[in-house]
Parts: sequence; structure tokens; C-alpha cells
Amino acid sequence: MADHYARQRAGDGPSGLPVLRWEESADGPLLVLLDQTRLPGEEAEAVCADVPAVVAAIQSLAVRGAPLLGITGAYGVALAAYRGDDVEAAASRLAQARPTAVNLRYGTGLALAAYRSAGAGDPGHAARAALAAARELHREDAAASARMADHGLVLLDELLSGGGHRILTHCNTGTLVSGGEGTAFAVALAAHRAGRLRRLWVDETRPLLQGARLTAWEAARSGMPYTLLTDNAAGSLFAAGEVDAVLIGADRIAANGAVANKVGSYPLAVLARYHHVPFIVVAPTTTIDPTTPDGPAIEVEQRAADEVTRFPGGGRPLAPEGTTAYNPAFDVTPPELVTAIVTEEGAVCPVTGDGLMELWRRSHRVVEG
Ligand SMILES: CSC[C@H]1O[C@H](OP(=O)(O)O)[C@H](O)[C@@H]1O
Repeated sequence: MADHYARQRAGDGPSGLPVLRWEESADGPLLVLLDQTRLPGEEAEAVCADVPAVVAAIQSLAVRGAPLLGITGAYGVALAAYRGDDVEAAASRLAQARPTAVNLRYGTGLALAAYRSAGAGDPGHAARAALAAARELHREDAAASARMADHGLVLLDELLSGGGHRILTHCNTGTLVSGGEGTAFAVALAAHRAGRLRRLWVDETRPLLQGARLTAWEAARSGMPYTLLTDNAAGSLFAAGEVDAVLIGADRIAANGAVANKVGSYPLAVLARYHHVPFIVVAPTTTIDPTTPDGPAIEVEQRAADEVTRFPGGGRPLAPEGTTAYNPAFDVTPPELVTAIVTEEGAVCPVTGDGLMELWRRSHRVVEG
């Protein structure tokens, strides 16, 4: 099976490349991804002709971010169906490619349900049904992103006084994680467009530096007033009174409102509580998992030590050979430290399980299988 391969596109300034697209080629369909491991220096594409290539792209974070993982998983099921592969096995591999972001399981489940309901009698029809489901999820996420931006800006204006908001964000939650303009970043972008973003503080987000590499790139493209900081510097910003609110995304939200998000989010929640700063999570309802009761039940992905012991991208050593490393991709913030959760259906503030489930029920279909 071909691994995903890079396809250079002539860089013409700020990227006009789509984050993800389905392409019909003479040899069959392709899933073409903006390779996020190459940003910000290169705007290159990872071209996936089969599911192993899609799985490799997910596991290498060439494509990443909970909502986009769900969309990618759905297209991956369609790719398997068009290729005549074992679609059930492909869906299982895709759903398990990364364990924490529930969207991946949800997106593959949607496309698989569409494929199954089309029936085995006409494989072409079943493949088209899976692709249609992926495209609908893609459209729905774009719409959800816009609605989250609106709800999030209203909440920010309610919680904060004055006109200029100083927002701290962690990891990357913009167009690179979404069918639209993202989750938490989309709220900051809406504040910027409304003239109410005084500063976007961007955590670099060790070890893979999604903040430095991706959020700074997106903020620059959008003309936002942003400043990069090391993760270690966040505490002194709070102490200096320079943070009005924290805006972050999520990879899985448990039924009681516990939030799994990029490692380093939980310390920010503790800092925010100590300094009486709102800690706001922005995520579509597809990130809420009613089957996960609480934070301890969330499986946290553990990643390779060399992401910590080497410069990003497998560069030269940062630590002596043989150094072991603790490298969880995420941590879990308990609901009592979360000021609000903003979804496309509205915000829950304060965070309660009942309030969260009400938002989930407003938009969620039950996915069989
Ligand atoms: C709102 S989805 C973005 C979410 O996903 C990131 O994780 P990763 O870069 O490993 O995919 C991070 O947790 C972001 O908050």
C-alpha cells in the first residue's frame, strides 16, 4: 500500500491550499491533505490513495485536530469503499488511529453507517453514500465553526468588560482543525474582526509546537495582533494581569464536562482559576462523548519519546541518547475548573453534565455501529 506522499505546490504567499479535499484522479479517488508537519515553512500536500496512507497521515499529525480528524476518518471510509477494500476493517483502523479525539470514531462511524445502509448489493452506490456522508459532515463542521464563533464572542463580551480582549490560547484550533475557521481560534478571529481583540497570546505548545508553527501562521495570515510565548511563560503573564480569558479547544468532552485537550491545558485551567480568569473551552457537539462518563475514563494518547528528546521532526537530539520521556498528547481538566463550554448549539456556563447533554441532544444523531 502506498504511503502518503508529498506534493509540492508553488507557494504563493499565504496559503490558498485547502486543508483537506477529495480529488478524482485517473487512477481513482485521492484524499489530499495540507501536510501540517511541513508548516509554516512549506505549504505541501500529503496525497493519500488508500487507508494506510490516511492512517499514517493521522498518526504523524500531517492531519490533526479533533473535528478535522472526524472529517478525515469519514473520507477515509469512502476511499476504502471506492477502492473495493474491506470497508469494515478500514473503518476500524481509521477509528483507532488516534485514541483520544472522539470525533475520529464519530466521523468514521457516520460514513460506515451510510455505507452499510446503502446495502452490499451495489458497491458503487454504497461508496457514493459514504462519500456523501463525509461531505455532509464536512459542511456541518464548517457551519458549526461559524456558530461557535458567534456564541463564543457573545460570551466573551458578557464575561469581560471593556473593548479589547487579551486572549491566551494553547495548541492550534483554527482552520487547520476544522471544516471551517476552527473552534477556539474562530472565536478569537471573530473578536478580531469585530475590533475587540487586543492581543492573542499564543502558547508555543511543546513538544510538537502546534502553537508556534500553526496558530502563529494562521494568526499572521489573518492580520491578528498575536505574540508567541513559551509554555513556561504563561504563568508570569497571568501574574502580570495580561490575560483576560483563556480560549482552548477539546479532543473529547466527557458527559460530566471533563475536557481532554492538548497537554498543558490543565495547568492553564489551574492558573486561570487562581487568577480569576475565565477558562473557556470551544468545541462542536461532535467532541462531546456521552459514553465517557468522566475525565478518568478518557483514554489519553501516549506518544513517542523522541518527540520530546529530539527537535521537532526528528531533528538533532535535545537529550542524551537513551533518555526516556513522558509524552502524553493530552491532559484532562475537571469540569469545576472550566468556566464555560461553547458549542454550535450554545454555551453551558457554569458547566454541568445536564447542561452539556442538553446541548448535545439538540444536534446529535445516534450513530449505529
Ligand atoms: C479543536 S481540535 C484541536 C485540538 O486538537 C489538538 O491536538 P492535536 O494537535 O494532537 O491533534 C489540540 O488538542 C487542540 O486543542
